[in-house]
Amino acid sequence: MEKKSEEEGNNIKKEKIFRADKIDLKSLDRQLEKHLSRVWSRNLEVNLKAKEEWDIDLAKLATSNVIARGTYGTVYKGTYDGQDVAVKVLDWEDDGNETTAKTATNRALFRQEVTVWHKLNHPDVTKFVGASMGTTNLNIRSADSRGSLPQQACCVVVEYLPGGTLKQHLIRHKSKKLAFKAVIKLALDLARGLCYLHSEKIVHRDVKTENMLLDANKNLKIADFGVARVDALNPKDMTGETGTLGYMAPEVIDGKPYNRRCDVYSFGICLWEIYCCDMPYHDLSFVDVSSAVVLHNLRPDIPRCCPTALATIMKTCWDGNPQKRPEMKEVVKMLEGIDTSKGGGMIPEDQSPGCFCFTPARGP
Ligand SMILES: Nc1ncnc2c1ncn2[C@@H]1O[C@H](COP(=O)(O)OP(=O)(O)OP(=O)(O)O)[C@@H](O)[C@H]1O
Repeated sequence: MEKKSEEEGNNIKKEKIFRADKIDLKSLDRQLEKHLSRVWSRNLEVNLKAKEEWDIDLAKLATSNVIARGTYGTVYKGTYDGQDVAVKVLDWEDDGNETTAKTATNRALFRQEVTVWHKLNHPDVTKFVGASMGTTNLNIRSADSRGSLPQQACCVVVEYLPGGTLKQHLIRHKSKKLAFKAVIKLALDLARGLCYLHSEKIVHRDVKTENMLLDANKNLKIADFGVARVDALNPKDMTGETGTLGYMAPEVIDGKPYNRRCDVYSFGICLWEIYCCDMPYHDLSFVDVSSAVVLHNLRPDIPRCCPTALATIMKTCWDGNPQKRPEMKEVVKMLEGIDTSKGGGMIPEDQSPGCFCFTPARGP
């Protein structure tokens, strides 16, 4: 009897080994993929149905012309409840290659962005009006819209800022330059906006003049929270190349852990740009800039005509050592202490004596 059950046991074992050999891994993979896809879809449905504090009533929103087209979406001008607004519609599915999982990730990141943004309230931060995880009821009347929107498109609605980007403003003043008072005003707006974000434990991570918008009175407002993150308590939790090369702190380029001080570095570059109405490193390649910033401490040349107090702020902000960079609240104080009554702006190119230390055209 015992012998028989031992034999049976051996047969079962053999059978198990035999079956394990025969497992069709490809079919299991397919099943797993199907299952994951079902889970993602279910999550998407839940996402679509869930009402958030920032959920907007799309029936009250009317869009008109396209303001800009980006990689992931289109920005329209519009009105919401009578207020002029900018509507950013994100249509990740456009290239037809996005997987369900990728779309779900994008939607989760979008949710994270608007959740951060809708709580913010500061004169130097673009005012958030609302957002929607769907665009089914969105009425796009613009002649240049691309027709119907993909099912998973999301949209974010913010106050409309008619003054364009800070970068465009600086380009317009490339040859005439900005009055010193205007330089300090813009710098203070940006510094105060960043100081506020940092006080809310938010690191913007993509501080650059293209991401700053101007209102009708040339007041600057921080925009684009696409990559903003809640400041990690442990800097090791925040790594990864984020931002735009010329503005990126060496520790970010180098893939090292970083914190809010990466915004202080980028602010230093913006300050130089505002003062000079020019672009840093425009004659260098991507690779040259990355290695020179990290390895050789490359920074923009500060023109001789730049008042020492302002030059000192630029230099401390873009210090290679994040610990030596000031907090944004200290930067605000330093800027507030600058006397703007005696001029100090850059001397325009067409006036002599000009600043002979800056671009090659004005060089020695
Ligand atoms: N609130 C606004 N008011 C007026 N114009 C805006 C507003 N927001 C954006 N724009 C315009 O739309 C353009 C694109 O804005 P968007 O936020 O999509 O910037 P982006 O840097 O191209 O996007 P991303 O970095 O997320 O790909 C801006 O450069 C600006 O001209």
